[in-house]
Amino acid sequence: MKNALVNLVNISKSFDNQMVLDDLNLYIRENEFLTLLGPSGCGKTTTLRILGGFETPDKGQVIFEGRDITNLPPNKRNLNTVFQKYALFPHMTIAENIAFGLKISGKSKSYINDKIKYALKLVNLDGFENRMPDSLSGGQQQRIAIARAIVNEPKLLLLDEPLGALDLKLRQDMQYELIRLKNELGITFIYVTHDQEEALTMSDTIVVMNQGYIQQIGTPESIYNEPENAFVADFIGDSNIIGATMIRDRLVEILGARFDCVDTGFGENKPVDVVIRPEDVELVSPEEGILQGTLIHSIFKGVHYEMEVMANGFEWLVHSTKMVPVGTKVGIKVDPFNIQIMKKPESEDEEAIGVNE
Ligand SMILES: Nc1ncnc2c1ncn2[C@@H]1O[C@H](COP(=O)(O)OP(=O)(O)OP(=O)(O)O)[C@@H](O)[C@H]1O
Repeated sequence: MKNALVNLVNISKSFDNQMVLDDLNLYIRENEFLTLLGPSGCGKTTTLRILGGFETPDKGQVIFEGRDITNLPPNKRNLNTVFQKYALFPHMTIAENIAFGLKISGKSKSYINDKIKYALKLVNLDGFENRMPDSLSGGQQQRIAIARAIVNEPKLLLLDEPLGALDLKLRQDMQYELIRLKNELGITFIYVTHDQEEALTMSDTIVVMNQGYIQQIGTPESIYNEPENAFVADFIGDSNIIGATMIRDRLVEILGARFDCVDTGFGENKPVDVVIRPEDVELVSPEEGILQGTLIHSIFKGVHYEMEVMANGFEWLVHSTKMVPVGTKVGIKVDPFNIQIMKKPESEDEEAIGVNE
């Protein structure tokens, strides 16, 4: 694949006869921030560990800059890994922690000192050289772990839920720092998380995984706005996922009412699933609505109200900046561009398999 820094080719991996990854293919471009996103147990960490050399696949190859590195140990790969737990050496100072890998590779003292200064500056912790790890906050320790990884100038940085142990505010600050670092350093980041908001914030490319299969690969915008199946739609953000019938091109029947849409090519009178994001549901007067319903629940969330509207037997999730009292009769309208049509999976198996390209 052109411009690919890493290719995972037909990777399969089982543990105790349980298939964890099944014929996974993925390419990662140079200077890309790629996130593996999915629920617990879907195989994200196993994929990362295979990339890092901590796990060997049963089948398939890891190609790095055109070279097969499937059987190379981690320290022979031009990459570094940062795990969720900070894993700093507790008896070493911050400077010694950062210097560890460089000392092993025999770098000179002045080179190492320069690198320590440079790395501490990059992670906004100038002057921390002589501190001990246990005198640092969780967020600071994780920054040191990142500093320790980047002084080795890897081509690829693997990050396994590195912000998972931090509280929300710190996590958000660190997300911006990681994006800045990636842009400054020009290295490729592969990031594992089960937090969809984190993935949407940070990534150039998101790989949504479920049960060992890739469900969809795309930019945050395309994954959010054009989910390819109900799993992706449900996993990424809140959504209304409703069984519907495609009457013909650009016309879909949802809960007995006909909505204009923009999708074509699903055939006539075919069962489909539609996804409508809560912020795309317009509440209007009952006469103006395509569907009529009653507001049954509303809570204020700061920027918007999170509401539920019961209409034709379905509880619609609605985000609106307008206050509407509970019990109000409302109409529902949706802009045709905001109705996303998805092919209905024919079986449970197909639902799990998705688009592993
Ligand atoms: N060394 C191992 N031995 C046995 N089973 C394993 C091993 N490593 C992973 N597994 C199993 O493989 C499956 C996938 O695990 P993996 O850690 O890749 O998932 P994950 O998507 O990263 O989940 P999480 O977000 O919880 O870390 C899980 O069912 C896990 O129990």
